[in-house]
Amino acid sequence: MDQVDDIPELLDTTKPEDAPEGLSEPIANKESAQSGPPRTVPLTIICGFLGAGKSTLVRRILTERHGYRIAVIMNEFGDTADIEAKTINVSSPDDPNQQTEEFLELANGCLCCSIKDTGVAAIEKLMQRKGAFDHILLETTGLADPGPIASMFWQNEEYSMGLGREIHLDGVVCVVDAVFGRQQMEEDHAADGIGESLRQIAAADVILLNKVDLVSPAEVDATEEIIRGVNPAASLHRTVRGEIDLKHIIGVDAYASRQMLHESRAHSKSACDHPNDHDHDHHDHSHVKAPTHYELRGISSLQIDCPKLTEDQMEQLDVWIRTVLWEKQLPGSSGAASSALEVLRCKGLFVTDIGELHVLQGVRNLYEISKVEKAGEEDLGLPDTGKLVFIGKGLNEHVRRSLVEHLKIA
Ligand SMILES: Nc1nc2c(ncn2[C@@H]2O[C@H](COP(=O)(O)OP(=O)(O)OP(=O)(O)O)[C@@H](O)[C@H]2O)c(=O)[nH]1
Repeated sequence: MDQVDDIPELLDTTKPEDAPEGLSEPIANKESAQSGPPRTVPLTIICGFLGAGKSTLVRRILTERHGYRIAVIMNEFGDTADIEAKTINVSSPDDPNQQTEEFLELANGCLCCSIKDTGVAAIEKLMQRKGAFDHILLETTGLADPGPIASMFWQNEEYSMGLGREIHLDGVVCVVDAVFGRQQMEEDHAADGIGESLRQIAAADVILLNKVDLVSPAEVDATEEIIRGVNPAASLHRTVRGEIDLKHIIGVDAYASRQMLHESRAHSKSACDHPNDHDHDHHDHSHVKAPTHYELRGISSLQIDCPKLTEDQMEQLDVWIRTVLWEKQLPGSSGAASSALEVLRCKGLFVTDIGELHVLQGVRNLYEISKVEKAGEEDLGLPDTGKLVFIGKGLNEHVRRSLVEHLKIA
């Protein structure tokens, strides 16, 4: 079968009647309840160190009955041959001049697509099957830096005129190896300063610290501390063989403004309610206190608390961020302090003196500051102070001082 026309009907995609109770609501059901224009399909990027457990996670998603209809784009099917599936399209696999796509229709309603070319071409092909899935997972290779991929799918004008009309970036999930992750991070290096394993962590919205069954709780804690230092803004879960409720990695809407508020509340949790159960602990470990400034092998992170801001200060904040991200300059600082500056990811939450809440999201030099609208009667429960998190290069005390002086905050 080598023609697109030959593709058989895909599976019925509603949640299986015998799906176990207690599963989080599949995306399809959530969306069908909403009226209005058709929504774009969310896309999640899965990255992670070589051998960390990406394929294991993906294999679970493709085989378990979870009620979600997910299209998974893998670099190669590899050892997924054991997956109960029907191949629905193979195009010239023996001809190296032709790109090869292969689609597998899985028993649980998911769709699997193998790529050997760039992700975008595969996604364009995949979108021809629109309606057969509610979510796209893009698995990257172990050495890939997800940053450029994420920025392509987020806020890219050229892209937004094409594929961006149909899909949007939901989040970046990074799988970290609990056995070798710490060593990989500590030994990571690259000619341009930041190695790939640290870039992957920097770009992540959700981090799975996997294989925690193979190391001592103390080792897991030590690795977690480093991850938290590098990326204080991501949610972190400990996993064994990628076992995690999919609601933590799918449909997280990491780039939406309200989500940032929820994350901020989760991060302010200070206590752990199961201190002795760290072996098979799958919950969010964002309570591990992150340092305000952290440096490791060329990468740095910086957290700055912000008091309530006036309208003028909000405008100045926009000017400051634009100058830092677009011109790579620190307002009010010498060129020397600015020269090493590179922001890979930034997130922020700001409270104004008239009770508004604004959220900053940034990937590399792209950013957006948006006001969080109240949804219905829900009380936003405004935090007292705001926070800004930067991850990248050269993020040190000069950066903090520049912002504080520019906004005239104490
Ligand atoms: N004990 C244990 N083994 C695991 C766990 N997760 C994955 N593995 C094993 O670790 C090995 C590597 O897992 P993969 O899922 O292939 O890792 P990957 O990230 O896809 O690897 P690459 O594609 O090479 O980057 C496999 O043998 C898995 O069975 C875990 O939580 N615990």
